Amino acid sequence: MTITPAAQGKATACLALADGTIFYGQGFGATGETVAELVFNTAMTGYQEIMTDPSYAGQVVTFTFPHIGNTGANPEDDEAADPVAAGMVVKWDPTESSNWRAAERLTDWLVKRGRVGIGGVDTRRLTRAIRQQGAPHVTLAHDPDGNFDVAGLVARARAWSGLVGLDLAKEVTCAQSYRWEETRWAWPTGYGRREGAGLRVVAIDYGAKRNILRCLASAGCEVTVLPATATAEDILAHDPEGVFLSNGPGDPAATGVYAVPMIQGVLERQLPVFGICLGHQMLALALGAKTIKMNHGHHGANHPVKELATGKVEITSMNHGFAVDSQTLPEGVVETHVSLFDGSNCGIRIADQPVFSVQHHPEASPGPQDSYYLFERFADAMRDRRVA
Ligand SMILES: NC(=O)CC[C@H](N)C(=O)O
Repeated sequence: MTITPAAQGKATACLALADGTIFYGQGFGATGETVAELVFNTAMTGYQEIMTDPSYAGQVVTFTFPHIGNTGANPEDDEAADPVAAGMVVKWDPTESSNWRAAERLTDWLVKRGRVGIGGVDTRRLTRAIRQQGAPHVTLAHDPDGNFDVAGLVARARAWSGLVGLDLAKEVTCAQSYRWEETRWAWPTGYGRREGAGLRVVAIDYGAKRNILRCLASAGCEVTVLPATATAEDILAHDPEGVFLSNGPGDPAATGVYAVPMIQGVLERQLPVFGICLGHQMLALALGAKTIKMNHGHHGANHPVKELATGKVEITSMNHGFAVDSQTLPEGVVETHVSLFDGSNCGIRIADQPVFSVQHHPEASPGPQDSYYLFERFADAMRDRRVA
């Protein structure tokens, strides 16, 4: 079923921006209201992975792809136990699912997980507004009776202090350590588990996507996951051959308060370190660089990134609203990757050590698989140390 934008009188959902702009539409998913930052994601597939990516905590996602819901939802594609994105904004009402993997309708899946959605929104107009003004604070409300106190919705969006300064990693991290065993169900040609004993890796969970852990396991790692607040001593007690720093939500500077001393402690041991997204930002902060809030961030599955050493361009999956300021990289830290959209930093490494990180998502989920080589690079760095 397709729907047209709802007039105020018929609306069952309302999206109120802090600047007073109001979008009416049809509500779906859970009823209620949520206050969050609004971002747009341009991926054409993978809405379930996007909604369950813990890095979206505190954010409502506008999907620029208009047909959302047609593949339903299934138990395998969750990137975390629950959706962590606060809500979704789509152009059309979610369609009936039509896919052999669908176990339930997206709408029912959202109801069970307590997430609100609004359909019938002019997402092109909304996306243009986000690009121009930056990611706004919004209140998204779903009420089947259509009773909206619009002034109240706007006031609550305005009153919200936003993501800057918020440490959300501690909200979405695991409660205790665990072993991760599952591998990827498919691995791009030319990659795969190598022979020999597994590489002992400690992965710090700032809100880790499951497919990252699968990729590490598929590259030959025996992964022990530790909570975000683990100290260097906690990590070293596992006698790791390498340390992985995961993606995660919120302001890197806020999470850095406890992550930076831990990483500095790990770096003293000269262990291979690999970070993705928030993990990249944590490593940069630990090395003395600074992070900045972007205007509207990068959220999609078609972002070109150049590896400076080779000149090769990777098409990547992205989801970040903060970035490492490459002007602040200290001596001895090399910029390895840049975004070809806006030149922002997408990767660093320590010049003479196997310590590196990237802003984009080599595990994709959803997105292209061009950057998987980074998992192999991390595994190779650990294997090289065994041989040396
Ligand atoms: N995907 C991530 O790890 C996001 C990192 C950070 N929260 C940002 O928005 O930039």
